[in-house]
Amino acid sequence: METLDQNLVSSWFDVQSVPQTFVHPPEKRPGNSIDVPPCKNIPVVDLGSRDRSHTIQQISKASQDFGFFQVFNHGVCKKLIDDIMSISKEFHKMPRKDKIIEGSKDPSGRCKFYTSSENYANEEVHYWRDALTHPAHSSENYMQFLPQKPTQYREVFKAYVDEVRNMGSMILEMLAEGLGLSKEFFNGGLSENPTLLSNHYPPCPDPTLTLGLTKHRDPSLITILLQDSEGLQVFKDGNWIGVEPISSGFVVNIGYVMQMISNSKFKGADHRVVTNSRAARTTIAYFIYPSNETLIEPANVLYNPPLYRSMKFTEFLQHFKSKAANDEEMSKVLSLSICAPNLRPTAGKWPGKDIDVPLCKNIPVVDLRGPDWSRTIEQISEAIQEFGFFQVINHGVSKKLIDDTMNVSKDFHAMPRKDKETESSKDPS
Ligand SMILES: O=C(O)CCC(=O)C(=O)O
Ligand SMILES: [Fe+2]
Repeated sequence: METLDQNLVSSWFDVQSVPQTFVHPPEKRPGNSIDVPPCKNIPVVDLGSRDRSHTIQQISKASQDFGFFQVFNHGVCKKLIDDIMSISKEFHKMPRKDKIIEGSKDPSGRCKFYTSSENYANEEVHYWRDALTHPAHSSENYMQFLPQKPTQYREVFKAYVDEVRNMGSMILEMLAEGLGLSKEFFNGGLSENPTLLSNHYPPCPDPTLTLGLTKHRDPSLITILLQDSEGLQVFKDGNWIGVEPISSGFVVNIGYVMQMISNSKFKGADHRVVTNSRAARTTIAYFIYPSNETLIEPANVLYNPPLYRSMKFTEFLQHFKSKAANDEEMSKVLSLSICAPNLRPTAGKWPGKDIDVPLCKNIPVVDLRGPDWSRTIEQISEAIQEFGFFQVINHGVSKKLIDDTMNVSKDFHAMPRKDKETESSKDPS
């Protein structure tokens, strides 16, 4: 059996041609779109601006239109950005045995070094990348499970995530405000599980055939990405557009979880990574994830009507793992399954809280065999004028027949679906 050691792209990338197992089918490979022009329209936002409400407007609009924006003046110091980038590059340059040892100290497997994707064994085609991932908590307890080589790794990581966490909170506060939610809305469970991912994409002999990462939408609340060079592309209005690196800036993108909570006001953006033949590319992603038990659902004020059903983050992840490759399938399982989409009332027609209105005691109940016939007629006439509705008792339909009819109807609806279909299609007309 092949080992991780042999499979790492960084161990053998120096080949003349792309191995077959990395060649994507024509409809998925990037072809000439490896060189799409970088998009000048993806908003670049000054997070340090004094005009906070303008900043909120900018990032909200970007989250609606693109699901992507870039930030500068974000509070993470330049030295830390340079240090985390250098230490990640050093990590990926180490001998493969060291990378494997350093990436497997966590017995729970949450710190992991892998190649292509976490699902290598089941992939039809592999991706041109190696990756190191681990929780982005800087707690002393967890430090022991992180790489000790390069020697500065733990120290740099800790300082970096402490600052990125602050930036993440600031962005989440602004996104919450932009959605009309309280500033603290995303604090706690919804953002409790940040995770770091250091991606390394070695140079590739033919970037038109392969991908660093396939088209996907992140399963996060938001993702904050540091990139050292071009390669990230966003799918917008049917075209791939490049996200140009800005010096000491971060790319922020909206993930599925934010899309669900914002009831699709903010859209997760599909993106992918292309490779290049010139130089290795390194990126460091900081994913803000909820804790497993946290409930994900459209926030109340945005119910209009709710497009997604509630689910725990663990359930969401299960769907994501089985359906991630197919956005349409994913949308189906996330959307309100209690109401099939074609049965869901349009805005203004859904009952909301009105499912529990008090029963009306005023709709007249008329005794059809009452002692005073003309009074009965009066009652019915009044009911028709006032309500257009009335109920009748003492009507001459026997109790037994009523019960029997109700019971056979219930029995019919309780039958297996196939039987109901067969039984209700005997009339050729
Ligand atoms: O490396 C990049 O540019 C993007 C990485 C990414 O999309 C991911 O890890 O989810
Ligand atoms: Fe991503």
